[in-house]
Amino acid sequence: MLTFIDYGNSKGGAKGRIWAIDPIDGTKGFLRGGQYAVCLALMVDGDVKVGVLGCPNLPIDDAAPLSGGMESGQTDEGKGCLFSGVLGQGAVSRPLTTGALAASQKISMKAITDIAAATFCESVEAGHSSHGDQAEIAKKLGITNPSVRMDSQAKYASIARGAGDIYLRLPVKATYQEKIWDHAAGDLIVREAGGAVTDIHGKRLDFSIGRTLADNKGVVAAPTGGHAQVLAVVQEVLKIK
Ligand SMILES: Nc1ncnc2c1ncn2[C@@H]1O[C@H](COP(=O)(O)OS(=O)(=O)O)[C@@H](OP(=O)(O)O)[C@H]1O
Ligand SMILES: [Mg+2]
Repeated sequence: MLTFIDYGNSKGGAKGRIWAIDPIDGTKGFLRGGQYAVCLALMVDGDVKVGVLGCPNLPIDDAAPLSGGMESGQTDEGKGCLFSGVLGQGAVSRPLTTGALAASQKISMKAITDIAAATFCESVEAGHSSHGDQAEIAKKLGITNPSVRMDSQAKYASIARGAGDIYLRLPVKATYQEKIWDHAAGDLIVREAGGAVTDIHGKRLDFSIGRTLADNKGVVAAPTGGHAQVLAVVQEVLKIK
């Protein structure tokens, strides 16, 4: 198995079929019994065509309340969800099973009618996304719901199923380049569920450059109808324009 993983030495890029895999995304979440994800994406000529997120600690029910960890007393019953998206064909969720693939159901983001009633998903680690900037953005948008902190691409999956509304990843270090395997599947699943995903400059995430998102900074993921409003406040707080 380890030898097989070591074959994963592609430089990425804009040509050919490339699989991006993150066997355990949100390693710290995995270790602390919170959220983590097994992530897979197929890119063809730099464009993500298929994205899959296995989230063993998310509830099966798309309508279940958003929560960062496993609640005390929670058992394996009722949790474990597999999300997938195919470019142009929408996004679905299905229970994770040990047997045959379970039946899927279509997922979609919640349309934003009142941004002040929205809920943010954010990283647990303040070193991965600035909690201070996030709090200021929430205040300016009039959002009073506490942000739900969870590790891994489970954040993308959660907003895609309408359990949360907005996912921001706000750069802490100017030099950090996001890795394609940390975003490819989630980016497609959110877009196929009716969301818009850009960086803090409003550019689509560009998976065609190599192993990192070298041309992007941060992530702003929100329902299509509310994305421009969220991005404007992100840029105001980060003093981008
Ligand atoms: N400085 C910095 N800035 C941004 N991102 C970073 C940084 N350092 C690491 N990483 C990557 O973050 C991945 C985990 O992302 P999460 O959103 O789960 O972060 S958090 O733990 O919830 O805060 C994590 O993925 P995994 O290693 O698979 O857990 C890292 O690739
Ligand atoms: Mg990762």
